[in-house]
Amino acid sequence: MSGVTILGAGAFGTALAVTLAANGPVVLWGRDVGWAAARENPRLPGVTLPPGVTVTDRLPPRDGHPVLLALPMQVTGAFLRDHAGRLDGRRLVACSKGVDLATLRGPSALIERHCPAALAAVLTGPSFAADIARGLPTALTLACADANVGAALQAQLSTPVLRLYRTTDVAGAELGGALKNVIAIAAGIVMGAGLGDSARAALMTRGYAEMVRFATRLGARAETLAGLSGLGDLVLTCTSAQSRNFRHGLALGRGEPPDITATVEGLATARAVVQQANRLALAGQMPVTQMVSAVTEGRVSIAEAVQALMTRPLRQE
Ligand SMILES: NC(=O)C1=CN([C@@H]2O[C@H](COP(=O)(O)OP(=O)(O)OC[C@H]3O[C@@H](n4cnc5c(N)ncnc54)[C@H](O)[C@@H]3O)[C@@H](O)[C@H]2O)C=CC1
Ligand SMILES: O=C(CO)COP(=O)(O)O
Repeated sequence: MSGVTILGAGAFGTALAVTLAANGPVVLWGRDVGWAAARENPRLPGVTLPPGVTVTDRLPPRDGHPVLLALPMQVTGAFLRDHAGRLDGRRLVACSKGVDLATLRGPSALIERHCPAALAAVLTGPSFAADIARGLPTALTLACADANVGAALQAQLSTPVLRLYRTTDVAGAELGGALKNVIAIAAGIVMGAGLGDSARAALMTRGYAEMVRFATRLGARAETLAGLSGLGDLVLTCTSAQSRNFRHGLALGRGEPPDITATVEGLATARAVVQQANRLALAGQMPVTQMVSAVTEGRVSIAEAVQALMTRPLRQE
């Protein structure tokens, strides 16, 4: 029985705690866990925490267990910086999906920056917290540059209903999870605006081309983008209203106010990716991402974005 610590008691951290309790004791830390006595997190309604999960608002002391970081992307850098003394030198598994707007880096680079002696890994792929928590079968990617550490984490974090595949391509895995959220907002906009299933398929495919273009420029392997953490998660998030990124786009497309309390990682990530694309001289090659950034920041209307995408010079696929 090997234990894990999960930092971040939102929907995803809580869902991971529920499934990982099958393998051993889980400590779930959150900054606001007033719900702990009820054993049900309002962010994951209808799910009762199993007895093997200890919920706390006191950061657990250092031990040999892996630490899963399940915080929103834009607060992860500050959290790592503030708690480096407790986290450095340990196995840290980033579970957030996004690009940090302050540094234009993904979670593994933030770990490297603030906790240079840590062993960084990434857990990502197609999975809604509610599905994992209900024990529905799910397959994810565990990425770690150190193949031996990755294999050990793969074994420790797989459960009878959570099947992990492993890769050493950390950049590919984390960029797939980050970039698909941007495309999911676009897919939601398309569906909300009534532009049709054909338009969504076109957008997902051309969005995927952008994901591969951007990630490979940053050293990712194209085949990683074709796996669970890229294409798999893109398909899930662009086709399900369970996705907060998709729902955000849906509201925009319908002309309704989006839920501004939800964690919608694609918003900041779109801005960060546009900035990074400019630095990488990829500016003209990320049109969907650029339009998501422009529409969500209110710089162009949906109609203008559609026209801009449809009237680009014709090119080879
Ligand atoms: N919900 C899902 O289905 C999945 C989520 N993820 C990823 O997991 C990450 C977290 O998402 P969720 O848990 O869904 O979000 P959530 O919105 O359910 O929860 C976010 C949690 O972070 C806490 N938090 C915010 N700022 C904080 C800070 N400065 N310090 C400490 N805690 C802070 C909040 O109190 C809240 O409990 C995101 O990057 C998301 O993309 C990944 C896969 C599935
Ligand atoms: O990453 C997810 C599914 O794999 C969750 O999607 P949302 O963050 O859009 O809800």
